[in-house]
Amino acid sequence: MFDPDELAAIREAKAEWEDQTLQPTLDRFGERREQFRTDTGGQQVDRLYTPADVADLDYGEDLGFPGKEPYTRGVYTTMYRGRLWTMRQYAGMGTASETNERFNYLLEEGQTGLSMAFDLPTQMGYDSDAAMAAGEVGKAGVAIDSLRDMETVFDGIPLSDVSTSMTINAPASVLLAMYVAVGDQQGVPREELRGTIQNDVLKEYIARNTYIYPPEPSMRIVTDIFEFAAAELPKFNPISISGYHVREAGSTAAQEIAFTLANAIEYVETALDAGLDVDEFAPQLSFFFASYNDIFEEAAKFRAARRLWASIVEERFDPDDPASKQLKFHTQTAGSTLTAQQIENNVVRVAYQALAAVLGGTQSLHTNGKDEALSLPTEQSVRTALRTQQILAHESGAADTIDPLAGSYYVESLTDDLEAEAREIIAEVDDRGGMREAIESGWVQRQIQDVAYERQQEVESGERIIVGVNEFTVDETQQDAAIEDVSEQQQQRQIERLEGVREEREDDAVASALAAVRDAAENGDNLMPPLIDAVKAYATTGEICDALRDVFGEHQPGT
Ligand SMILES: CC(C)(COP(=O)(O)OP(=O)(O)OC[C@H]1O[C@@H](n2cnc3c(N)ncnc32)[C@H](O)[C@@H]1OP(=O)(O)O)[C@@H](O)C(=O)NCCC(=O)NCCSC(=O)CCC(=O)O
Repeated sequence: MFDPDELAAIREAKAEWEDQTLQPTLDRFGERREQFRTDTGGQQVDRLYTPADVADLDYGEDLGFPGKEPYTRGVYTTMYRGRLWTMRQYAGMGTASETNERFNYLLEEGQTGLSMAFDLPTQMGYDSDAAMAAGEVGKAGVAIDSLRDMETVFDGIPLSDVSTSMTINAPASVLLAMYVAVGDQQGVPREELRGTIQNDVLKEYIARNTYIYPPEPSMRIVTDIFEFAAAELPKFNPISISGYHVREAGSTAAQEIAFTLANAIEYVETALDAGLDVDEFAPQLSFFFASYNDIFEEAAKFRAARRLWASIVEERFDPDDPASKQLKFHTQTAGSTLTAQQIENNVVRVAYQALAAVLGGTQSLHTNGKDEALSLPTEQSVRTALRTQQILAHESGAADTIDPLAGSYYVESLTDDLEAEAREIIAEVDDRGGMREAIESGWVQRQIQDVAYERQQEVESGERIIVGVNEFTVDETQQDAAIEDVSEQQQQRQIERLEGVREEREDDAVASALAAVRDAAENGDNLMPPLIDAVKAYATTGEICDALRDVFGEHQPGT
């Protein structure tokens, strides 16, 4: 991008500055640290960046224009000048009616998309009255036992008007079937349904652990969903390939990109092996990343991920449709950076992290409530979290020009470094036989654990400062956070509701619908049509997942 003579002059001037100006200053004052690194410790941070650090940057090839390959500057032509990112707060609590209330509250307060959190039993494919569910019903998310609960969650919310994300993985096909069934009831054409299911089982084996079936049938279910979405739900994203949990497990930013894109490669290859065409489903793939405190590293990470995915799809899958190369992503501010100490500080952390996500061109954003490290967020903290996004959108100016950090010598250099490092990690995954092999051998998990361990050591030694935790502490004998929890009575109410559904429905219809699910699982037919029939007969989440457990078995860790 720079004239070679100009670059030579800059290098020379820098050497002179270092010698005549910098050195005497260093002799007198020194610097705060011997070495500076990015937040994850992955990249070295130099004292000063100049055009010489981005001498190899080719504007057309490496940056280009928004809405054009390699999409470094954003996937949409006008980005936030045309439409702001979707403000999508992750929520779900207790019973379906409480979640319905929270959703309505958020929409009234100006949220622009919905995001459903499910309780652990639902995520593991158990009904609320299962022994495994005891004590967990409605905690950290809503319990969805049957279509009846899903109807209640969306009571008075037309699915034609919102897009909904559902953080559900192993039973994703069942919850998607319920969403489609609610849409059918509301008379919304399937091709108008908008939303995303997480459906990213590979990262469950790496980090999040809500898997049910072994990897092979799990991948088959994912592919069935891709195929069904391509045919019937063209505006629905059938997967949210998630780096968030990889990062929260302690990875570096480069590992977050690499393992996420390596998982994505695995999903695409599996779908191609099943006979799908890349352009049929790749434009609807979506991604999900975390945003941490290091604003520049995070913004660079998002830019690098977009550029890398565009080139991976081009090199490996040779699509005709440029949309197959667009990396669209949701961001959540990093839960693990929230501290139980001085919780007000979390509002500030979340604001910086949200800024980084927007500077990096996110399509959708969740900002954490300040009290999420302690409990379910209260209504007041949820509002402040949403207001953080609204202030960013309407007051900060960050949304008014496209990709404002482009051309920063530092950010471009970081973008390059992160992309190069992620590319190397993906090459290593390839050498190990692909992501499924690399996960099954435990290699991926070990790579992440090593980094997480180092970080913990740094916190314990005080080398890494966490404000309010190992520095700038105050005596907080009294915790003044309002804490919300789910009561025994709420859990009991959910179980009674489930019993009511079991009494009202037609048992024969349920039995034959479950038999059809089993048949499709056994003979390889797409699972989605019989799943939709089963949820419409009010077969429960647990019953359907049990039918699939019968056919597919359960994953045993370490096998
Ligand atoms: C693709 C994304 C990332 C975003 O989808 P959205 O619908 O919000 O946005 P979008 O598709 O980018 O944009 C919506 C529509 O506006 C259009 N559009 C956007 N910007 C535009 C512009 N500048 N000009 C013209 N059109 C534009 C798009 O083309 C699209 O229309 P068309 O469709 O007509 O083209 C999706 O997957 C998503 O919302 N994901 C959310 C995932 C999530 O919330 N996960 C929660 C995980 S929580 C979690 O896991 C917590 C931890 C745990 O529990 O473990």
